[in-house]
Amino acid sequence: MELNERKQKVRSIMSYLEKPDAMLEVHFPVKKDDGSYEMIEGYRCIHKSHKMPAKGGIRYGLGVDRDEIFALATIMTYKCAAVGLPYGGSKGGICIDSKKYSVNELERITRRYTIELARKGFIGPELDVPAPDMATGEREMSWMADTYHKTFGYRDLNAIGCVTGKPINQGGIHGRTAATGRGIFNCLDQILNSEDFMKMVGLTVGWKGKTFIIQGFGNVGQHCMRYFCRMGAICVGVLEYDGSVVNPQGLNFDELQNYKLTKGTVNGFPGAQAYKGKNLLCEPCDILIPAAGEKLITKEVAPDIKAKILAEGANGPITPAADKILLQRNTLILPDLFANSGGVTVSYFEWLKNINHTSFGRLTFKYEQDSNYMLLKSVQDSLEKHFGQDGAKKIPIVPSEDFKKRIAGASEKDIVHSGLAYTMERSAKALMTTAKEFKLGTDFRTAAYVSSIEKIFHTVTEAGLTF
Ligand SMILES: NC(=O)C1=CN([C@@H]2O[C@H](COP(=O)(O)OP(=O)(O)OC[C@H]3O[C@@H](n4cnc5c(N)ncnc54)[C@H](OP(=O)(O)O)[C@@H]3O)[C@@H](O)[C@H]2O)C=CC1
Ligand SMILES: O=C(O)CCC(=O)C(=O)O
Repeated sequence: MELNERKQKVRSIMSYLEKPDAMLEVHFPVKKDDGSYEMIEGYRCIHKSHKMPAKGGIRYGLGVDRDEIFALATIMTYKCAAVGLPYGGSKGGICIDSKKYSVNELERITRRYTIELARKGFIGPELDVPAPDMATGEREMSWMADTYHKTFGYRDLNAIGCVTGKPINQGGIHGRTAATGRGIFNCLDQILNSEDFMKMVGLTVGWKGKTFIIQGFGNVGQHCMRYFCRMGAICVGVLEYDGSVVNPQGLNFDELQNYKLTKGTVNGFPGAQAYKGKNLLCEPCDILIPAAGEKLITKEVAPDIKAKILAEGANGPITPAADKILLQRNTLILPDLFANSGGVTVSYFEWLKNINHTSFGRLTFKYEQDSNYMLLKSVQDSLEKHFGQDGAKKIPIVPSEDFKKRIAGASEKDIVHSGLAYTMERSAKALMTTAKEFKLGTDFRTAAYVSSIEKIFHTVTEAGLTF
């Protein structure tokens, strides 16, 4: 292809990526528990459907509007490409403060929103597949799956795959709830063990003794903390919407999680001190994890951030101006489209499970277990043949502790964890290679976009952009 022709093609595909494929705005009434009615505003954006279905979460929050949902759907397109998932990108949301509604009201809102999506072709296992995001979880996904299944999807064998992040009993998969945090751990693990990149930011290799601060102690923040602490890292501070806690010796994960679960806040946690400083984001630590909302790291705070590594648990937590400042200061930022892709990766596994109509490992579990015992017996028999029964007893065949754990074959959880680790490790390695190839230094955001756009470019070029 000639240079001019190539330039023209790149320009067309870039302008194709700029606009959403489809944007839905709905308004519907909901009956409140006191008998009054309230109009509810909801959105769903399919940014790109170059691969089908489109995939992306549903959030509830007062910040939800057309622009926010469009921006988040765009990130989903690049995120799915970054980790090689065969999906387009989408996102949805309802503009409510979920804490102000009863469970019954939330159920009515969620079910009606699902009907609106279905009526307009914005939900379905082959079209567009929502999942949890801020202020939504298994409960909401269960209501959505049930509503779709019992109405529009009642003749569709795959209907249950219309959303992911469902409870296990409703077709969910082991490991989805923790997947985003676990994925952040998997990708950081690769980066922290890269001598080249650690040298670039002036840190030692490995987890042990690394300090970290988390913003947002919800689904993503909590699971990050759990996995990081398990590796010997020390959580010195947690920032929440309504207050922050610190402990230079390290916060205890189980105690903090239990406290938040029972009290609904981290304030007053006995294993920590209340933070009294100016901004906990700017306190000394090695790793900072924004896991709350968008645009919370601004150009005002960026110059004072001391962390050497920032992993975006949240989508879009750093404003472009802050991003520039942090890059100039050589901070290594693991961008959302890569760092928090563990959630959608395990959603993909759940969707595969749903359309396969069986759980991972079910067909092979017993076969694997029997084969492993047969292998041990065969070694024992060979020894007996060679040394005789008494001689063989001197070399008993005893499985190691690690092998013992695996002897019974891989459970669904094992398969999910290993599939997630493989996906994150592969993507991290590709990203480090791209960053080196294009001499991007610590600019992993550009590296991630380069890698995603290349993939989308090839798909769209091969398929053809128009009819
Ligand atoms: N869940 C998932 O699988 C995925 C989530 N993400 C992204 O991760 C981020 C967090 O999502 P998730 O953990 O699911 O959401 P949750 O609703 O479970 O948690 C968000 C947490 O952040 C707190 N919070 C909100 N605003 C602020 C603030 N300004 N400062 C400090 N804390 C704040 C909330 O407190 P409070 O409850 O008091 O409001 C809550 O504890 C979002 O950007 C989301 O898009 C990305 C990929 C997948
Ligand atoms: O699990 C999914 O499908 C999407 C999760 C999500 O919304 C996200 O990664 O931002």
